[in-house]
Amino acid sequence: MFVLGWRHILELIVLYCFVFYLLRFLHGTPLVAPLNFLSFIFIAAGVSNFAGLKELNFFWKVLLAGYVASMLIVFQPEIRRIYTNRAYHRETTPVMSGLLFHNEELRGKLIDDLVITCQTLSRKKIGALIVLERSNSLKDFIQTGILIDAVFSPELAISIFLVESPLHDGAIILRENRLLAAGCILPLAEVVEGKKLVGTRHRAGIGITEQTDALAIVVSEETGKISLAVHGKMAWGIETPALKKMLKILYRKV
Ligand SMILES: Nc1ncnc2c1ncn2[C@@H]1O[C@H](COP(=O)(O)OP(=O)(O)OP(=O)(O)O)[C@@H](O)[C@H]1O
Repeated sequence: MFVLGWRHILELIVLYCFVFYLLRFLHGTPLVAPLNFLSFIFIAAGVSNFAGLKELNFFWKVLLAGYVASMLIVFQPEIRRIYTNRAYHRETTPVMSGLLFHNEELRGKLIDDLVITCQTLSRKKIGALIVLERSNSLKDFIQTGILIDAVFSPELAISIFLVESPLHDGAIILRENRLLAAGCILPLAEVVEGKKLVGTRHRAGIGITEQTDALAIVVSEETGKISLAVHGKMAWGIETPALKKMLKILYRKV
């Protein structure tokens, strides 16, 4: 008969702490869901081992090995980023420290300015990609562009996206009402739900929201349509009143 000894208790505590800190470390990354499933296989393997079900235990072990191997292949880019500390940041941004838009007036003004910017860009069919930082730091993406760190204004943003501007390619990144950088390179979404032919500007807009909790506004150069991405999903072709409403709801502390 199986007797629960202090060694088992110690092992369980160590295992619990390991899983707890691993999940906390990976919180906010796409690796959390597969890791939950991995924990399930792990527990199932443990139970069948204790129950002495050798064949079932073998099955779970094979499944576990196969699942880990496929995770390493499928999530290679995410794992590399975590190891090189490139994307899923724990550092405190103004949003995390509760400072983002402690001033409601500032938030309202920025949202109005963003809507004016998009309206103008859309009317003139100037392509644009505007990323709004929330809890996850976008430091590493900011570093791919040219640092600006100026107060956001429609005039500044529009002049950046004019085709003649050397900074018009890539994204601008905002933190609160400051335009931190322009010409930033973002990760591209590989799969876009419900659409086959999606250009790189829109893919980059979706991509950054898959990997972080940022918001991305895209203005299409081809159609002038405005779209808003959050959590890897895109609201396509929205009118400016809808954009304003969505920003009022989404661009706040998360
Ligand atoms: N990885 C990236 N990060 C940021 N911006 C990018 C990235 N890749 C492409 N872009 C931007 O997208 C532009 C090309 O857009 P493209 O026409 O391929 O996309 P689109 O989604 O069809 O947009 P549009 O409707 O405006 O044509 C580039 O000039 C560049 O500014």
